[in-house]
Amino acid sequence: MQHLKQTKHLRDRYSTDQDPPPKFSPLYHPTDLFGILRFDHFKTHTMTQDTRPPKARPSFKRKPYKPQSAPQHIKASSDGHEERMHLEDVRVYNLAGTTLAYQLAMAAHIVMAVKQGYSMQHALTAIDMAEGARANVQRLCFDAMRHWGTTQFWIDRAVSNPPGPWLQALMAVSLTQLAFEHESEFVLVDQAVEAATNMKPHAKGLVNAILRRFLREREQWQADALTDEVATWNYPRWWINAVKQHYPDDWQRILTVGNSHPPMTLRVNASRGTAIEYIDYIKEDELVAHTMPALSADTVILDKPCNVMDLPAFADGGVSVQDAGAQLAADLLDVTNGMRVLDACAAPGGKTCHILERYDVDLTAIEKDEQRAARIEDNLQRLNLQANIIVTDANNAHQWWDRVAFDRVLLDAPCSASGIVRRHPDIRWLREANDLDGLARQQAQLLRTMWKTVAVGGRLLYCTCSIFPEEGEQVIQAFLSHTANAQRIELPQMTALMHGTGQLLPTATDTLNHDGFYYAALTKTAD
Ligand SMILES: C[S@@+](CC[C@H](N)C(=O)[O-])C[C@H]1O[C@@H](n2cnc3c(N)ncnc32)[C@H](O)[C@@H]1O
Repeated sequence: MQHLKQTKHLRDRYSTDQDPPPKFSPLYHPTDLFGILRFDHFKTHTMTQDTRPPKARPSFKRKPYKPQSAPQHIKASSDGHEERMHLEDVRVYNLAGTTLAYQLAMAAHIVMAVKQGYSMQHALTAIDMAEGARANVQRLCFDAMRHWGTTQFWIDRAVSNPPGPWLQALMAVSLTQLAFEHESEFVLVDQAVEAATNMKPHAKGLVNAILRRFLREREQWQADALTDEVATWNYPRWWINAVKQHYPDDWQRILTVGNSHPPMTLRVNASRGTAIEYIDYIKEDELVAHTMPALSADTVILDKPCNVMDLPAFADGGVSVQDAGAQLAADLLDVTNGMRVLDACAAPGGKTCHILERYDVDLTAIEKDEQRAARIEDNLQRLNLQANIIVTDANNAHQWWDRVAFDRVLLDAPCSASGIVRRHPDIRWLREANDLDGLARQQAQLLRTMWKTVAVGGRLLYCTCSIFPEEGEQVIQAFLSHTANAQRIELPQMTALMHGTGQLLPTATDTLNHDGFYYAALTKTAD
């Protein structure tokens, strides 16, 4: 009885009954791991007023959604002029959105966009498609990225004249399903040929021939793929070599975790209840979940992922979607109420919101990308949290900083995102080896600038979602070697989790399931 009462009480706290119907933010998409719905009332957070003169702060203004600028590194075709896709113009005509043919055709467009350098998340959001098709198109694309090395190897060998990019993408998406996802062979081949007939009628025979040949020679094709490292591991060669070099004993495990399907990991809003209470609460919805106390007290992992929209208490901000490794930041920053906190690279606001859910602090969130910054605001509004959002390059401290030092600074620096490939399987195909040098320079620059804003005795937490030491330990070692007033703080919470200093490698066991991150905490010993 007591238990029921408690559950009822908790359900009331999580209830959406009296709330207005949730409204999608223009920037939100259910596939966005950090996106949450806008919601109007939750709790009131008392914040210290920002006393800076308004002129000193670049204004923050919401803008309607427009696609990001086109990627920098479009690969040229043989004649040197690959036509860049206009994602807004992509359509699949003459096929119903409910058919697999439509979904394969659409997935091929998205895979082709990734080949041109667009992030898959961006392509999925920017391309207009039949709403009912979206979930399956997304699944087809994610699967294709996880097997891209293998399918490219097969296509290169089987087709003497390289097919155009859309056809190649259609073959890759279809071969992935035939080889790895156990789609009905008859339906798959039929629908792939239908998609080709609709988009590139001259090539329907080729698509039919390649897929049927795979079915006849499957064992041989699979054995052949094992002779090639890229086809076996499904990462670019430079990436495989880098992981081998840095983690000679763990490289196969790391690459395997990166190819696995990630769990649906939640962050329970600490101001609303505990992780245990939430697990109890969702039993009524027949959802089973477990905690992950080694990472964060707020972490809950669902045994089976569900549609984010069906997640109890998601709409009214009782829970958010965030990897367990990312949730460590709020602990490692060592915040207490009343502090002045800076989140220097804040969008989409996952860590900002986690800090504010737990602590009553004066938080400044800086983000240089205006479109991404709008998502911080969306998340804060929905959770009824407050922060001072400044849209600017954090390196321009002379413009945005009022010279009042921060007790805590979180620098979640832009990085290769090599630690989160299981959630974004396109990342490996978008990065190039020499990206790491440029990223390390940006990280060092941001670290130097942010260091100026830390109070004496205060703490800066540096983190990246990378597994490459060039973006983690090497950045910190170089900084410590020429910064006399910086001292490293031990992170006992990390001791059992780390590989080397500060490196959290991606792991997928029952008791530890998280992405790859790097964390280092520094304190300022003198001005
Ligand atoms: C790793 S993401 C931050 C994720 C965020 N902390 C969270 O937990 O949701 C890095 C962010 O830094 C932003 N960024 C990169 N360089 C920046 C700069 N110089 N100044 C401000 N923001 C920057 C990027 O646009 C990106 O949104």
